[in-house]
Amino acid sequence: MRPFISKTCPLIAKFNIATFSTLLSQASMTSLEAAKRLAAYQAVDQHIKSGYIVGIGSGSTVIYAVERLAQRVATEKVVVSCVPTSFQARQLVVQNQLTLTDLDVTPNLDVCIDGADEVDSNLDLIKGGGGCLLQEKIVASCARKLIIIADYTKNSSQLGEQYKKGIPIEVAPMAYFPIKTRLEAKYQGQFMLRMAVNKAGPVVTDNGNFILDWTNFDQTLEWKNVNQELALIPGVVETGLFIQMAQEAYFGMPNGSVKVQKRSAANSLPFFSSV
Ligand SMILES: O=C[C@H](O)[C@H](O)[C@H](O)COP(=O)(O)O
Repeated sequence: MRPFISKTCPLIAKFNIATFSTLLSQASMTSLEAAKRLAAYQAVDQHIKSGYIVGIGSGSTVIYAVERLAQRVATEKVVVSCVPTSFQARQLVVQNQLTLTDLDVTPNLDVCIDGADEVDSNLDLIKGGGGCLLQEKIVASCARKLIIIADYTKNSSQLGEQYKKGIPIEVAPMAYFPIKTRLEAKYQGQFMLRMAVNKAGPVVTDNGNFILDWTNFDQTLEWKNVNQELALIPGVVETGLFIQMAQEAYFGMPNGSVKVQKRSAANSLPFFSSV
């Protein structure tokens, strides 16, 4: 198909070429990527205002949130400063020429926008599929609001229903084996040391730690208690269980709509408390 190009009106020509390339890029996107982008764009439009300090989460969905934020900075002259949650997030902020800050300079964030591996009906989350859980949880705990962006495959009624890669637990390297042994004696399931791809040995996080992925767990566990139990084990640095932290989740749906799930105020932990 040849795009219509007007010789008499350069504006029409420009519009048609721009519209055509947008349509082309949307058509070539998978429905999953389109769903991530829908959710990210809507969340950024609804939750980020000029003057905000914004936590930038990690993962593939957050790429679209940063893309939208950069568009708003360019077109609406929105002024924001961004606190990244990983090396990847920092790169995204820098590459999109957004203002970079950190928790030393700006410890109180207005909002944190992040992805998730699974979201249950209480808005409790599994995070850390990309290994970035520790800094994500720290940054989210400094924000007034944690807003989750995801595609429709992340929307579950209970944790473990759809996401089968397990609950990540970040551990100090010297402690991984005793922790694994102890947890396998206590809980149903396996605690697998996450191995690197294209590198011999385990995945090493941005913080120099290892990750145990807890698979085949009992989905009916009381996650708030489990999270507290895990956090008390010497050598456990952080878990990928984000309990009572997220206020809203935006799910991009296959039909092009966005489903918004909200937490009631009664079911929220106080600011700066994540366990
Ligand atoms: O460690 C990774 C983070 O917790 C991500 O936010 C999570 O894995 C979701 O990533 P994605 O948006 O790529 O599904």
